Amino acid sequence: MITLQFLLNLCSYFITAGIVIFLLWFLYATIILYINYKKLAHIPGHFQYLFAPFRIPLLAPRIYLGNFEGIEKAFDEFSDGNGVLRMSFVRGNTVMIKNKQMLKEFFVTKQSSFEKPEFIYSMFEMFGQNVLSAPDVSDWKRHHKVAHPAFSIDNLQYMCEEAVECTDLLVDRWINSHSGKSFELKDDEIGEAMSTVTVEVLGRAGLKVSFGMFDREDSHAEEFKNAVNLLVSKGLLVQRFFGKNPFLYKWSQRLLGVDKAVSIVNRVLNNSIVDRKKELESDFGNFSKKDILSLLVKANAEEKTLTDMELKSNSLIFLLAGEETTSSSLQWVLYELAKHPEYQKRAREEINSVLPNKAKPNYETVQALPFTTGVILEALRLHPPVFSVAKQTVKNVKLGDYEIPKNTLVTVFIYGVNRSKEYWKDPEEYQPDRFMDMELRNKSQHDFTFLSFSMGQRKCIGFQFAQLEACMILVRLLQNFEFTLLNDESKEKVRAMKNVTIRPANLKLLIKPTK
Ligand code: HEM
Repeated sequence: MITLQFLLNLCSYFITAGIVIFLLWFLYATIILYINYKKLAHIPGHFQYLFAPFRIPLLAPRIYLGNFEGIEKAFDEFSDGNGVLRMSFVRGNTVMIKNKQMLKEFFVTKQSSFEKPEFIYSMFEMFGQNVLSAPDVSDWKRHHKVAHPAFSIDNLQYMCEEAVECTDLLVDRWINSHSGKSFELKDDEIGEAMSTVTVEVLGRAGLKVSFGMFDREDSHAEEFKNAVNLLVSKGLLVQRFFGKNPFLYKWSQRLLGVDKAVSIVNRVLNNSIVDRKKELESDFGNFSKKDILSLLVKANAEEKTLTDMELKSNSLIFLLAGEETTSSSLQWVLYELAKHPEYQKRAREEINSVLPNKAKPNYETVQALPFTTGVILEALRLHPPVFSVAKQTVKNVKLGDYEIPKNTLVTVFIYGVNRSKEYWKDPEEYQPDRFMDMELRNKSQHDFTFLSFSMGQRKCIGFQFAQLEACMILVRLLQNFEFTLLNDESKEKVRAMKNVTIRPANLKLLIKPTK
């Protein structure tokens, strides 16, 4: 018979075994951390045992660093003020940089010493290699050669028209469903609205497919949007953590519904590629479609630089890389404009003077909207949707004054650079006027102080696409609505929440139609 004494003994065995296992792990982790630290002891920094999900007083930052804000604090606390921070983990070292000279070497003069690490970027390879994931220059050049023409002026002009049309569908939806009266939107609803527009724009300007995102009856559209969102939220993680293990990969995909999402997206992309190829064969000379996929298929037709699978992988990556990022940026723009009504008024006045009576904007109009463009750039500076980019050293390299050995992860801390006191006056403040200074605006594109789209050869291929798209959508929204912040930020602060990108959480807006 099981006695109480027996149960107590069993418990104490388990507790003792747990303590012994923990101590052994702790010893192992300490030795490994020390070995890692010794490799880079010449770089100021700190060490961290674990990635705990929340801050534990005293133990943080040894077992918790937090996200970008925690990294910023670690820079203040552990670096020597030179914009370089070593972080030693059990799995290896990461060198975080935000020093201008080092950034220049990383992105330009010593870029051949770095490659994109497979363990991070393989998560973007659901259908194989693409321009984002290609690790080295030779692979990347192959993808880039085909992808680059897809972001030509032709495509950008076409995209601007589509972005205006898609936003008008959102405007109609908002006006009709609230009978032309003011209404409130919060958090997920704002994210949902922005991602509906950006997916539809990418569908049309990217694949020449209307997903019918604004057609409530169209279940295929909803299905496709949900599939893309699932790939972003769960598919990338499954790919990253289980991609190399066929058994776990298959079961985790099944468990989280990722397999279904992949097959829906696969079907849409396959059909689009077949359609574009047929059109190209029947009408090569007059191939007039200006969407990204048509231009990809065309660029690939002569030399067959990419396989069909790689064409598909690139099309998917444009959807994944372009949707969340632009949608998050727009949410931040709306937040900042609602928080600063004076800037919202100025942007609307500028828009109304260039485009009276709610005339539609286009590719050319943007030049005449410097303040509105500044509003977007300043939101991108303060709230970069991608807060860091990482590469691995493929040989020993010297960055600034520091020797960095082969196989070290070097991470550019975009968030910290964009908010650096050294490069920006009042860096924590939202001041769109700073981008009215054309010299500063142009300089920031090259001088490693504004890194929201990264820099160098691997800079975001869609950076113009994204800025123009955001501008078209914002112009249409400001022509039709006024946005007021409903959060009392002393009690319910709008927080930066990290998912794949950083977006505002807890945001509440009052949206009032303009006359
Ligand atoms: C506000 C919107 C956007 C932001 C903030 C943004 C940011 C970035 C960043 C930081 C990178 C570098 C990533 C890395 O090296 O790991 C990147 C790369 C990339 N982005 Fe964007 N992006 C945006 C919109 C777009 C759009 C609209 C597209 C396409 C339609 C796009 C396609 C890509 C691609 C293909 C790459 C890889 C480029 C290469 O490695 O050559 N992005 N983006």
